[in-house]
Amino acid sequence: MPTLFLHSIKPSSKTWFNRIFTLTYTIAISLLLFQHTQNIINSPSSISVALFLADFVLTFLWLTSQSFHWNPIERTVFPENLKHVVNESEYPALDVFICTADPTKEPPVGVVNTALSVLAYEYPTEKLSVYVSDDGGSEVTLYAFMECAKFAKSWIPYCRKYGVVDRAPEAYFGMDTGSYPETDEIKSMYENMKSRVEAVVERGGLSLDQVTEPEVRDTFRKWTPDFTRRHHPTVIQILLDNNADKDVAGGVMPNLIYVSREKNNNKPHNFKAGALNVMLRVSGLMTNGPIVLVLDCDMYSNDPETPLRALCYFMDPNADPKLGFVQFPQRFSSINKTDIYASEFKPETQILSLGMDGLLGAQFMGTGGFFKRNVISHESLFGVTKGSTVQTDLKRVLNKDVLVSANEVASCSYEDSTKWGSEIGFRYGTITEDTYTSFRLHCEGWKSVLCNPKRAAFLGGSPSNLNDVLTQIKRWYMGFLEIFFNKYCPLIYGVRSMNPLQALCYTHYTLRSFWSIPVIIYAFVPQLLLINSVPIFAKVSDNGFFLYTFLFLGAYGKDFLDFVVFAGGSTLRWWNHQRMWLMWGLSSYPFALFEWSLKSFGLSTFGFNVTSKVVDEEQNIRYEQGVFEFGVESVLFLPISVASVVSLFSLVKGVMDVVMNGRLDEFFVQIFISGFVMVNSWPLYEGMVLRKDKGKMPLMITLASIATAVAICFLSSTVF
Ligand SMILES: O=c1ccn([C@@H]2O[C@H](COP(=O)(O)OP(=O)(O)O[C@H]3O[C@H](CO)[C@@H](O)[C@H](O)[C@H]3O)[C@@H](O)[C@H]2O)c(=O)[nH]1
Ligand SMILES: [Mn+2]
Repeated sequence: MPTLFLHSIKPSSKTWFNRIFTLTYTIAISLLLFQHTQNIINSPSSISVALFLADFVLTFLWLTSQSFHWNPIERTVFPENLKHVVNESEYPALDVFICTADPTKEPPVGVVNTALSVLAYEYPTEKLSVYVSDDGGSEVTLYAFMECAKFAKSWIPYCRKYGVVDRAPEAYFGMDTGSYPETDEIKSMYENMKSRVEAVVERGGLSLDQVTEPEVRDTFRKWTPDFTRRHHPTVIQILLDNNADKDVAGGVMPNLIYVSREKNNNKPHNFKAGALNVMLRVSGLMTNGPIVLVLDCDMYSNDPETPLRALCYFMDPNADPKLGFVQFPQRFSSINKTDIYASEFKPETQILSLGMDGLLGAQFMGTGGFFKRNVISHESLFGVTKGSTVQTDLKRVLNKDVLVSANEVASCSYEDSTKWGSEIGFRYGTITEDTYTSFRLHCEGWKSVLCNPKRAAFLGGSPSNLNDVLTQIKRWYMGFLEIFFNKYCPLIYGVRSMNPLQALCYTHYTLRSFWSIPVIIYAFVPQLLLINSVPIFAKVSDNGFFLYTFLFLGAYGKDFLDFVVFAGGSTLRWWNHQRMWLMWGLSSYPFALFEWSLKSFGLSTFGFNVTSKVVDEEQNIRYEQGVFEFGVESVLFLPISVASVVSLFSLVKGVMDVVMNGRLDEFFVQIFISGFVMVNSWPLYEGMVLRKDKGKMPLMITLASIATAVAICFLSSTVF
């Protein structure tokens, strides 16, 4: 019998091109930095220092980012071979964790859809368990999951019988899927369930007589009047039990378990990482699947065979014993055609991740990661710390004793003086627990794999207004700073503990908020000097001009090649991505640095601001049309709109200088930069003056921006 491969790996065809580019570009940058140094020595001024600083930060972040481009690889899996290599009876049990945190921002119907899509996985049902972690401590979410459990009994056999691929009902019924004898009936069951859940959501609670099962009524009694989201006892409810529940066709059902861990006002709960660690322990007691899959509540399965793809790595007889997790890149379902907010995160999820995969492996992206349980939670340690025996019997009855222990391990004080969060489980100390956890695992010598099938394994939602987008990015980059300025700094500790190139990848990500320095300098300094008729760059006729042109075109050209030519993105999406980079650079990044500094000086604390998954119909129509959504008076908009106004002023002034004094040669670069910012600012001008709809820039922000821009321009004339 010929050897059947479960997966293959090949170096990316662009490796050599990348390396040659890196070397050439490095030479050009060195020349530039040399020029800057000479300038500072020959004519020291705040301007020459600022320009040096901007290019120095750009250089540092560019250099660290080259580690992503050094050895990118491409992998393929052959799930069709799996059954010939491993007997289905040997498949490991799979525990899926779905995190939700707030029923008002994360509609329970959406969470239920995610759960249904994985409950219906093409995987031996008796080996599948789904745990819902509800950090919102919401009876509405529990109610939604009772409904989910009932509906699943019809949904799972239906999907299996007809080989449905889209197993999230909302996605399935939202498209033209053809029709089978049961389709109409199932559809109306789904619609009814959805409206019952939505009615309860609307009312913000339910009355006990909506619940018929006596056992579940007892659970709901836990929601006493002093039960709040931040202070409440543990609630665990087994909604589907593999040993007892049968679907409408008589088949076994997967386990479905609702868990809302104990919360106490006076105890840090460590956000999502804390929730996931509770899930690791509760599931460890109940089903103890050797493989765990982590999902965000909005990341539904888009391919029922995804676990088999992950098994192609885990079950490979020649698998690397150090393999810790398999990551499926985040992909998104509701992005508009040109992706105006760059929500696809194409560079991170589809370009840079291939580069890390060629080193030690992709980073964990918070969702879509299949972990080996013993790698993430060190079972032996778990047993040792609390003396509880971890059982490996998969067919365990979910009995009363197990429930008592489960309540114990979900309590706030359980982790006191244990290594949970520091050495075991998902790691604490940052709000971007995903990157940090994989960084620590890579430091410990574990490896990971990126599984990037053509058809997305999971699809999630993304924010559909600019304020949410900027806030989300700000949160990530605050979390990244927490990772960098920490005992396990990627640049100091990381470089010593793992492949240094991989550590530089983490360094790059965690320091990206410093991009705000060059972006802010280039968005204001050349413009303000143009307004004051001070040339600061090489003349078009100088040699230095050629260097600037090469660096600019090289950077943008390489980015374009990676995004459009190699990764198959559209030109408009590429353009919008570079535009968002400027906006992040003016807003999310500096605010991340600022708020992180406040926190470091003990002046404030920050939490995990959950991204809203609620779809506002009116807003959505504008989003679909590719129109920017401002709408709220957010200070995050201010630096962007101020920059857009300053560039407008400076361009006008620059053109006047050219027309009246013929100074094109010396002002060309500054005029070009102002023009470039203006072209990128088009949505802002529209939002500030041309639009009348609800999503336009609020008048307050517009006026404040214009006033600030005017003030800055006047001030600059006193300085220069
Ligand atoms: O205290 C908390 C806060 C959040 N969550 C859950 O965490 C997930 C991610 O939250 P979301 O608001 O959607 O944040 P995003 O910025 O979209 O999340 C990205 O970034 C996070 C790290 O900042 C990762 O955890 C996520 O997986 C990744 O998708 C959601 O399912 C939440 O319900 C909790 O369970 N408990
Ligand atoms: Mn999210």
